[in-house]
Amino acid sequence: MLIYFSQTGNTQLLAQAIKKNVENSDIIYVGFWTDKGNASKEALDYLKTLHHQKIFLFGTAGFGKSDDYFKKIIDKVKESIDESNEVIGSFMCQGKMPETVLQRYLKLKEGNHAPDNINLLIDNYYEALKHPNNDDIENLKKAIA
Ligand SMILES: Cc1cc2nc3c(=O)[nH]c(=O)nc-3n(C[C@H](O)[C@H](O)[C@H](O)COP(=O)(O)O)c2cc1C
Repeated sequence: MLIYFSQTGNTQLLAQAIKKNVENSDIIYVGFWTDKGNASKEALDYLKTLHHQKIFLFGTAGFGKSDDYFKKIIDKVKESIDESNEVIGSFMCQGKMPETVLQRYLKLKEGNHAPDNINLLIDNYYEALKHPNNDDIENLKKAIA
């Protein structure tokens, strides 16, 4: 079974790419977008309803480049999963963010209170625009194979 939560289409893109691969599986593939370092509330609410299931988590996040960061998110999501379930695997990649995020960064940069890492944030915004890409999709397919 495949279920996903996607606000702007990134996670949906991943879900559609693996739809055929996960047909008739007894594993529940749960896709989520990242909100405040965790899965979105809707995804967490759904995960909390699961018991005695095999779960594969896949998600997209605006920030990336670090497996550590992705691991932290997955660990956070797991806190909402009952121990009777088994998380058999997980996958995360970056996902583009709305342009309002860039506008916010640019405003911050112009002002007097710009964070030290503002240029990194802006670079990350442009990097995220390229995701999910074909490599991400291939990597997800490998992760579920
Ligand atoms: C309200 C909001 C909060 C977000 N919080 C985070 C966050 O804490 N960490 C992160 O890496 N990305 C964050 N993002 C970026 C999204 O997780 C990212 O763009 C994701 O790919 C969106 O997936 P979707 O297109 O499936 O909705 C946030 C986006 C929004 C709109």
